[in-house]
Amino acid sequence: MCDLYYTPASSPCRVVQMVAAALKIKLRLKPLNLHSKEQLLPEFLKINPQHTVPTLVDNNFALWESRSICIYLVEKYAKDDSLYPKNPKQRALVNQRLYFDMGMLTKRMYDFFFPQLIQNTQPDPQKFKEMEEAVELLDIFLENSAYAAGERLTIADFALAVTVSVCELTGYDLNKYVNISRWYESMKLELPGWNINEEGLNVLRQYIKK
Ligand SMILES: N[C@@H](CCC(=O)N[C@@H](CS)C(=O)NCC(=O)O)C(=O)O
Repeated sequence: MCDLYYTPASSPCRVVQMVAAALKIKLRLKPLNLHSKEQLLPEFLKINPQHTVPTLVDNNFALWESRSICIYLVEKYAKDDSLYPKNPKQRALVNQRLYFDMGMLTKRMYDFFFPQLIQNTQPDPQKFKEMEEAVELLDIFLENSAYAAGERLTIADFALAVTVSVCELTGYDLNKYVNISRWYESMKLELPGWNINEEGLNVLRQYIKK
């Protein structure tokens, strides 16, 4: 059984938990309290010097970065390649969406929202524009396909749907994006482990209220 160091409010942790649920992989959950800086304890730094969650440990093999953990789980444990297709073009598209999620959508969303949530600053119009640009791109990606990377459910859907759920939680109006709205509503019904995401969002909601 794999260990997963995690915290419920963390969106990348929930992506890994949901992909594991889809693959019917049992994870031994190891909660880390980031507020009390448990991720900086020497025992954890030995496992992951970058001190981030999620961190997976599979028989002494430690791996972090949620998207690479999802790829590893599919490649090592899935009965087929449907969530991360072996076909080079299909796989390339999944990779592109994952990099877009990490490097652009999630980054710009956090750059806009986090200062407001954590430091109580006023919304920065430039950062809002940059986040909107990323959301608009996702809407374009979804224009002609049922899923985030083509016509089948892949790990890109898990990653992007969790990111979009955090956008929604922070009050961003997604209704004007017809393609995102259509896809996101179907993801809420289709993604295995969506309840895990909802539980985590509830924890995050409590932080936002504070
Ligand atoms: N790109 C990483 C992000 C990981 C990350 O930054 N996790 C945060 C929680 S959401 C964390 O562990 N923060 C504690 C720290 O960096 O010390 C992933 O997708 O796994």
